[in-house]
Amino acid sequence: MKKYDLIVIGGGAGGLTVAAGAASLGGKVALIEKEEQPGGDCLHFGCVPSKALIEIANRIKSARSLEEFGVHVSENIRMEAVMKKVKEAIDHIQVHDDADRFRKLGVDVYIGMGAFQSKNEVIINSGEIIVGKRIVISTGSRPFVPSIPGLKENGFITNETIFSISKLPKRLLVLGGGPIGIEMAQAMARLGSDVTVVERSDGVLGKEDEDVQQLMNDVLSKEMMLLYNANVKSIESGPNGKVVHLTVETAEQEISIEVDEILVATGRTPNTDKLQLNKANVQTDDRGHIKVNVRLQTNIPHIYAVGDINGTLPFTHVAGMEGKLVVQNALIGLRRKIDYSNVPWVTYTSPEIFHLGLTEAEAKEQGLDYDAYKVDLSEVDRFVTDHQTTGFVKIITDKKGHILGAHAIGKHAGDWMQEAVFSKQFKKKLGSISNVIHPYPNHSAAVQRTADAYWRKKLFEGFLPKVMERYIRWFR
Ligand SMILES: Cc1cc2nc3c(=O)[nH]c(=O)nc-3n(C[C@H](O)[C@H](O)[C@H](O)COP(=O)(O)OP(=O)(O)OC[C@H]3O[C@@H](n4cnc5c(N)ncnc54)[C@H](O)[C@@H]3O)c2cc1C
Ligand SMILES: NC(=O)c1ccc[n+]([C@@H]2O[C@H](COP(=O)([O-])OP(=O)(O)OC[C@H]3O[C@@H](n4cnc5c(N)ncnc54)[C@H](O)[C@@H]3O)[C@@H](O)[C@H]2O)c1
Repeated sequence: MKKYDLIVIGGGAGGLTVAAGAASLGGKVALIEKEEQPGGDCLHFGCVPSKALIEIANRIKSARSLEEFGVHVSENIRMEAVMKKVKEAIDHIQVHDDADRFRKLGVDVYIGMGAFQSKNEVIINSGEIIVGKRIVISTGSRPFVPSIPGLKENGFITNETIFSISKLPKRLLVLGGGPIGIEMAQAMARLGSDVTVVERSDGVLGKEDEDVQQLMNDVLSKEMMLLYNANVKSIESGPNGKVVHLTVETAEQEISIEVDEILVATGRTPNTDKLQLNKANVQTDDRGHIKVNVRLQTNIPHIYAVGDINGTLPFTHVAGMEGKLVVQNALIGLRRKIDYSNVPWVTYTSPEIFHLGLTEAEAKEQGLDYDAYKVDLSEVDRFVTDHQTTGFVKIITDKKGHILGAHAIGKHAGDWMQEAVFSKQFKKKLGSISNVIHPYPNHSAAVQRTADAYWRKKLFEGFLPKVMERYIRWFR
């Protein structure tokens, strides 16, 4: 049996970070991946294809908006060409995650399904057994499919199949108004589908600040039908498509919608079921996520879990950050603790949504003494010249000006709000951004404007104005 310092089960964002990091430090590393090629959900069915599709959809929408300048665009979208372009992005990035690249880094790559045989042994495809001093589980998650009568029988798509469709569904029902549902709903609507989003709660993007949710509701409802507090009862086959029967709190009667395709985006389920965790006594929570401590160790100290599988924050950059920490703890023996307090995320709708730290509701719930500063993008010149003034920046600080939360909606907000992450992470006060020189007229001036709002409040409220008034009188 081959012996390793570290065995990694699952070659996605988390697992690849661990494998590359551990091998570059000289560890003897094995990586087990069940698919032909590593890369995981993000590369094959997640971030990469979704962002590529969103970009094409946005370009098509922009092109269609050029009518007023005399530019006319055909209504017919060649979906095969769209998906070919999406695939090009995957193939380009695949090179970086390629099994052979990892072999060159010194990692033994096993293509097959990994499962525990004991606390230190992992069996691949029910055959070869390898031994690891430390083991990292990074097997990710897959779509959660609710058990709705008629759903399976009548067929549906998920993020695992949407990027291989060859025909644009004329009428699409998106089940679930989380980030996956909303990013895809908007992209498909912009490509030309007639989209209905069915969300069981009272709004889309439930993890966002309330102001963000409200504005996104307004933006999205111009492009698609949004049904809230909605509950799909059953699905059946109709003469011209799939008929979805549902109840909506506001309507007294059950309503039925006929569509050509259903995209299920109702959350995720962790890939723990095939791991034979019982053979290593690794514990999971009631949803199947692997329980970890702040050092990302499971209840079995030499077994770690990173990425979607631990259910903390299901993002690629979090899986990467956790992977780096595990390399230090598992291979070098450090005892680093994970800190999620400065993790931002971005929802790639149009306009983009940026999220960092506490929402205003969370600050209230925690009983914090906070201030909120909000600047509308119509006050920022670059958004005016871009004709893209829908959006705002909202920054929540403690009374000393330290950032507790930062939220934005706006064109490319995910890029220009990075300044807020830097400030929060390095404990700079919001006011300090005011003194950073921003080239005119850039988008991140929106953050500077919000910092200016902080100073305005400081200068015009409290004791400072009185002191200044006296000083100026004396100086005269
Ligand atoms: C549509 C969509 C869009 C997204 N967009 C973004 C985004 O824009 N930004 C962002 O930060 N996040 C995004 N995410 C989330 C992101 O994709 C995940 O958080 C990330 O992929 C998690 O990485 P991971 O390493 O935990 O899992 P994965 O990347 O899924 O990797 C797990 C790997 O383990 C393998 N595996 C599973 N079981 C076994 C086994 N028993 N043996 C061997 N191998 C196994 C799988 O084949 C897979 O390769 C998106 C997700 C989706 C679905
Ligand atoms: N841009 C990004 O970073 C990005 C993009 C996509 C996904 N992701 C990650 O993937 C994770 C999963 O995304 P998701 O959108 O699948 O999950 P989610 O859990 O965030 O959202 C699922 C939504 O579906 C609704 N829902 C659940 N069951 C339902 C039902 N039967 N009928 C109607 N609505 C139902 C929920 O109320 C919720 O609003 C996210 O939390 C995020 O971390 C990130």
